[in-house]
Amino acid sequence: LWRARRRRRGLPYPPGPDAQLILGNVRDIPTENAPAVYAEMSKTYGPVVHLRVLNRHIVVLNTLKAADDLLNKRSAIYSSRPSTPMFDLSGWSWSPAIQPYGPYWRQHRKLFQGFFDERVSTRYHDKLTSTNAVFLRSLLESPHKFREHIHRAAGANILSLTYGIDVALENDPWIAMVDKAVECLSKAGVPGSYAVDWLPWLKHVPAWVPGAHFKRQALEWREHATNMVEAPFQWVKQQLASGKPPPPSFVTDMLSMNVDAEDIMKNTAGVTYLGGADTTVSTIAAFFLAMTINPDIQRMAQEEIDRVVGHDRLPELGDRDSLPYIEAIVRELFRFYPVVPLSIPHMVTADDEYEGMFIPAQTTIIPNIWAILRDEESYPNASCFWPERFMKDGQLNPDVRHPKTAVYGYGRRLCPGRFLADSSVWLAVATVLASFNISRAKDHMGNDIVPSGDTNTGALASPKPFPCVITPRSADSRQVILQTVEAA
Ligand code: HEM
Repeated sequence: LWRARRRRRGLPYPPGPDAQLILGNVRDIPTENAPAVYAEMSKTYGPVVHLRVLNRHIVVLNTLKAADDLLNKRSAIYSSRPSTPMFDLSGWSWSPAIQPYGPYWRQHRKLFQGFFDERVSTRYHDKLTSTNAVFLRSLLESPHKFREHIHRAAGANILSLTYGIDVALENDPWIAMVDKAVECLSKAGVPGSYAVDWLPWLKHVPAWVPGAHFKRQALEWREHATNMVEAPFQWVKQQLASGKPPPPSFVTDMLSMNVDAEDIMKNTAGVTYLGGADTTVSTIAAFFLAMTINPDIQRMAQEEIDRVVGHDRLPELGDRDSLPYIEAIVRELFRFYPVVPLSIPHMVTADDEYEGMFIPAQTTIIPNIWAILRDEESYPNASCFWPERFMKDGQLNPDVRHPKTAVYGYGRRLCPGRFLADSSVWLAVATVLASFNISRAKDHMGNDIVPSGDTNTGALASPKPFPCVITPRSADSRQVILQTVEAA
């Protein structure tokens, strides 16, 4: 206590709910709807809210200013990740997304950026375009399975770009394997559900000890985490060794660069599916939801596409600047449905002072992306899905804050897959609007079923299942899709 007081130099922690002596704020940590609960707390305590669980400090940043001041401007000390013993026990310590900040993590980051950076992102646009054409054809064939098709398209892009793996249209074994691993990861990552995350010494308890169920569970999950990072990487190596070189990919690029640490190449490749698949899927699913709820927005978007692109071809990534209303829809999607609403937590590595408040080293820092993107000052009427907020006189309004200032996180951990994500989402949005009408399903009385618009409230926010009807806009639309698939 004496040492802790001396470190604080009389400064208070940021304000927050009263803590119990030993347990701290265990009861205040929300398990449901956490972003909205933290936003509500900030109305009482201010933008920077402090909580404590046992001896772990947590600080939630609810405004862009606080997130920018700390995570961007002081990124030298705000770029690590809190330790997550249950992830480590379950075999995920290979993932660069949870590695502590330092030279080892930096080597992964550099490799990742070399392939997915904005300057080089155009080289995979052809792949995105051909996968997207297949996605549209699947929507023609079985529109009711639209979520499966979105999922397959995101997986196909990532596995192809990363490993050169060509996935099957249905029941692909690679996708099944990585999905199984991601499912285990999401179970291991439910906040607060494993005591070992708060009491890390529990990880030393042997698996046979009664009550150490978490350890036996983690051992079971480990196999899937290892498969995910090993199997596709070894497949590329085997293909190369057998003289049947696989299509060029991130992994073949890395192997040709003679990076001398195989683990770094493997981990960097492995994290692409982890970071990129479900995030992109949830955003595109949110687009279908938004269009089902807002038919007028859909109509205006289709008018823009018809006017600028016409009916003889699909919109392409090169048309992006000429379609401002589509751009506004994409921005509103990212603002309204941030799929990682509390980001991935950061950790500060040195004691810090912010606006007269003390933030101790090892504090977990949670940027509340959802709250930042619902800020009424930047986005009046923020709880309405309204793409027009980004427009002025028929063009994009540069004065309205772009959601990319929050949705991809902050500082040195800023999402490195954001260019791929942005292009994939834009392409799906523009081409689906050009080709299909998304409308409301009817109940047995013939009335419209208006989806509630709810999303799951876990670490990854994806729309809850909802019904909609997807039909081609015309016989020409069908023809254009089939021609594009053929040409791809
Ligand atoms: C809608 C799409 C996406 C959203 C909203 C999103 C959002 C985020 C956020 C909020 C973070 C945490 C950043 C931070 O800690 O400050 C993150 C990290 C990350 N994302 Fe994304 N992401 C998306 C797509 C992708 C894609 C397509 C990839 C891969 C190709 C990817 C790879 C990663 C990786 C590797 C990290 C960890 C970065 C690190 O710890 O250094 N993401 N993403």
